[in-house]
Amino acid sequence: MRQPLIVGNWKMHGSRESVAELLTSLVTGSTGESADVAVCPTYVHLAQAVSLCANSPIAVGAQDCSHLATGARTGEVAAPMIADVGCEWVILGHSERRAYHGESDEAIAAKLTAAAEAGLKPILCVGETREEREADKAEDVVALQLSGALRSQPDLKGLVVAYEPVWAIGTGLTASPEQAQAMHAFIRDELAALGVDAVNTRLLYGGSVKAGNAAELFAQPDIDGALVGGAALVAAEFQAIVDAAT
Ligand SMILES: O=C[C@H](O)COP(=O)(O)O
Repeated sequence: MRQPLIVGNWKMHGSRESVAELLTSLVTGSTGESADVAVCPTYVHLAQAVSLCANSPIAVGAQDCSHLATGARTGEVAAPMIADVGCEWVILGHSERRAYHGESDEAIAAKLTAAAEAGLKPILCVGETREEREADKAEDVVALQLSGALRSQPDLKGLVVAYEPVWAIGTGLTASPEQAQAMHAFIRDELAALGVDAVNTRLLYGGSVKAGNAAELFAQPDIDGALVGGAALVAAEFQAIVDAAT
């Protein structure tokens, strides 16, 4: 039995004031739901978020980490630092990092290793662009992303994979439940072929998830929750998505 998981990726949004408001609402409104819940603010808001979520069921994660060890690496944040401030999760390989920072599957594999060594649970993001889907290459792209990141380390503790079709992120376009289910089933098969404990690995869907479409996505047998962007910045909307998963 895979416990549902809902993760809010706040991307590059937030101020001390908005973080306090949003988390106070979420912590107050949380009803001890049977889904696991996490929020991933920017690095600069992690410690504040950990403090606000203390003694609540909401965990905190980062949106990235360095593959490098602590040291003279200006601008980097090492995985053990993220664990040290009280984070449980880290998102890796998000398409925005692949696109804007040129992150390769090799770099993402190294970040997965660093995260695991620091005791963080990684959320590995994969997904195809619109052009790749239209060229009927979606499965090939996702298979390469999975094998590039995991073939040398199939036994990462707490691994979660998020399928996020790039064409559905922040666009209001959502993969249909059937499209999402088909890709999730494919991902589960690919994970098994790589030697990952696929049956027990949670697979999240991401891409314009909202309160209004969450339930039909979560009804699919291989969709175990969501990685939520824009809707995670509105407490009532995010809580409704959590409620849809429970
Ligand atoms: O990490 C979250 C995804 O990029 C989805 O973002 P979105 O819900 O704003 O489409």
